Parts: sequence; C-alpha cells; structure tokens
Amino acid sequence: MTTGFRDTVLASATDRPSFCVGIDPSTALLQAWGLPDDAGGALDFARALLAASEGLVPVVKPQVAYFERFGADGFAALTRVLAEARDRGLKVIADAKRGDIGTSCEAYAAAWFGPRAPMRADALTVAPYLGVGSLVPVFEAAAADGAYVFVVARSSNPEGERLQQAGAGPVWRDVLDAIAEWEAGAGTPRTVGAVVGATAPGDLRQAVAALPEALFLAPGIGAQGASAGDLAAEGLSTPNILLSSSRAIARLGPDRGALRAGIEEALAGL
Ligand SMILES: O=c1ccn([C@@H]2O[C@H](COP(=O)(O)O)[C@@H](O)[C@H]2O)c(=O)[nH]1
Repeated sequence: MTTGFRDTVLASATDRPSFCVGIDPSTALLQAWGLPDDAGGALDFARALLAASEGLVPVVKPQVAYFERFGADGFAALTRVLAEARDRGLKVIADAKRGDIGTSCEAYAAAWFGPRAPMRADALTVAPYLGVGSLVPVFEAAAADGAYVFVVARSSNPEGERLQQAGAGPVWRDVLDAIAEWEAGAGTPRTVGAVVGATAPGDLRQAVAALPEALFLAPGIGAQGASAGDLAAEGLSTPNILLSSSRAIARLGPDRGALRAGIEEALAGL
C-alpha cells in the first residue's frame, strides 16, 4: 500500500517546514525557457521540474490554471504530469481552487480523487465561499483515497485580506473552525487542512495552533516576498507547514543542475 499524502509530507522533514515545488507554466516562463506557449511547452516545462524535484522534495504543485488555458490539450498534458510525477515517487497537489454546491462538488471529487479519476491527484486545493460544508463530498472522496484537501483560509495575496479578515471571527478563522468540526466528526479524520499564505506568518502561527493535526499549504515564498526567515521568526519550524515556491525556482531553469541547486538552496534555508 502506498503512503498517504499527509504521512508522506510529515515524514519529509523533522525540525523544519516541508517544501514543495510549484509548476506554473506561464507565458513568461515558457518564453524564458525557450519553449512554445502551448500544451506541449507546458508539458516539457513540467517534466523538467519533475526531474529536478525527484529525490529532493516530497511534493510538487502544478497550478491547474496554466494547463486549463490550453483546453483539452492542456488537461491531457496535466494528466501526463500527474502520472509521471507518480512514477518519480512525487506526490502532487492539484492547485485548482475548486468549490461549488455539494452536488457539483461530488463531480469535482470524481475528477480528482479515486482509482477511476481521470486526473487522480494526491491533494487538491478548494475554495470555501459556498460554505465549508458544501465541500464535504470532496473531503469524503479524499479520505477514501488516502488523499488530502487544502481549503483556502487566508490566502497569500493582499486582495484576499478584505474578505478573509472580515467579521469578528474573522472569516478565515471561521473556515478553520469548520475544518476542525469536520475532522472531529469524520470517520476518517486527518484529511483536511488549509491554505494560509507564508506572507502572513502571524496568522499562520495562529492557524497551526488552532489545528495542530492539520497540514498547511503556505505559498508566497520567493516571488511574493515571503522568506523562510519570516517563518522562523514566528517559531514555525514543523513539517506540517508545507511551503511552496513556483516562480523563484522556475526562473533558474531550464538547466536541470541549476534547478536542483535552487531547490537545494531553498531547502538549506529552511
Ligand atoms: O494563497 C494562495 C494560494 C495559492 N497560490 C498559488 O501558489 C503559486 C504561487 O506562485 P509563486 O510563483 O511561488 O508566487 C501560484 O500557483 C498561486 O496561484 C498562491 O500564490 N497563494
């Protein structure tokens, strides 16, 4: 039996955050790498990052939007990336930010989780604006598949603050409370964690204290200005914090040695 997503992440480090390489084949990066801005270029870009990541990090995170922009060809490329990551022993977070009413969430769950899923992933990001309860079909499908779900609570971008910090709760804390309730009541807990940006280290510290068993996907390292030092200053040095970095790594490519050196340098700084 293969190890589940959560256990793989927690086993990847001891006294530091864990780390994942983002795969964001944007027009700008494909151009910088001398690749065509199409699904084939996105696949070559992703393959280079998979090769560079193998054996160094436990997880990669393709941003689905950069594949989706190429339509059916893009989804075919992403499907290959998922399979090839698995062949290289890498777990994959599909960063898709899905969310809808419960019945439609069942369909999203069928797309990403379970042996019959066309784009079977090890973890998925979801957006809770329709209510954390509406995401339960995704949680259940992930639990049955040894997979994991990251609910966006406190995103890394400045535009998120107005909505997420609203109310006495505030809203992002309420999202964490709803996750805690589901985990407490679920037959198969330890399936749901949250996205909390590394750009908000104080809030990340609160989130880890509120949900100590959960994993936290923390984007924002590098291109968005957050650093490992910001997290260390908040005492955030446990592997349940999964830092992710996309552009800051990819900008070092396409040379495999340069990419690996960049990943190793990022790991050394944690
Ligand atoms: O709060 C969030 C949630 C997701 N993201 C995604 O992570 C990467 C960040 O890319 P960088 O180049 O490392 O800045 C990107 O795919 C975002 O869509 C996020 O940034 N913040």
